[in-house]
Amino acid sequence: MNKPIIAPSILAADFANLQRDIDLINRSDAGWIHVDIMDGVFVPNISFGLPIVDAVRRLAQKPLDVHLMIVQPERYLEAFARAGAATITVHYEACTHLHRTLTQIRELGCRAGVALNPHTPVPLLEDVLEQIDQVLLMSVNPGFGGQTFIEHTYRKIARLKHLLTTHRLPALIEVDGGVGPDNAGRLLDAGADVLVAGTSVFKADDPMAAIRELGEYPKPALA
Ligand SMILES: O=C(CO)[C@H](O)[C@H](O)COP(=O)(O)O
Repeated sequence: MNKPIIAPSILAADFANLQRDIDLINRSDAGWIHVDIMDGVFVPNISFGLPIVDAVRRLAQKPLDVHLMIVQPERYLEAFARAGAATITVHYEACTHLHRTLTQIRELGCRAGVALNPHTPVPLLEDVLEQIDQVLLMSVNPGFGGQTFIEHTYRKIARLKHLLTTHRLPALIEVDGGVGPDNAGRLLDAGADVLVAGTSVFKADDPMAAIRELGEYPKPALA
């Protein structure tokens, strides 16, 4: 059985105690630290920028999974790579030249991710799947933590899993938004490999236990 990768989203952390919350993730079963960058244009919210990513990198003992919810992300790839991103995920909806952008991310030594908004169909990725290390399926409309999970995400995971299996490609499937103990098992059964969780971790009475429990759902080993 493969264990899923749990990626706590620091969007829901206490920014007045960021060092404490990063340290908590360091000591937990989390595989990655999910870092949400919002520009107030692509999404109707602003989170934080490069200096915070650089600070998180200096505190973190786990890879930074950077999710760019920004327009023209290609302008900032080098800066986020330098700030310590292990993965850079850009939005399909924000990229005019997605193939080029993904190639640039890999050339910078990072894993290349593509995020799809809830309304964006999975098959649109078919011609760039070989350039992708992970696909992030948004299971809420991006911009805010604490939203309600959108149910049709299960179908999108299954569709993506089928596409990847058909093409024999190893990209990971990541799900982000409204993820918690009530849906983690079903998401993993559907084919998810990485679970991003903000509210269900940081608003839990015991965030360490919340991370551990999300990661305890067994899923079938890859064929
Ligand atoms: O990308 C995001 C919002 O756009 C967040 O990562 C996502 O919403 C996770 O937060 P929560 O678990 O609270 O839903």
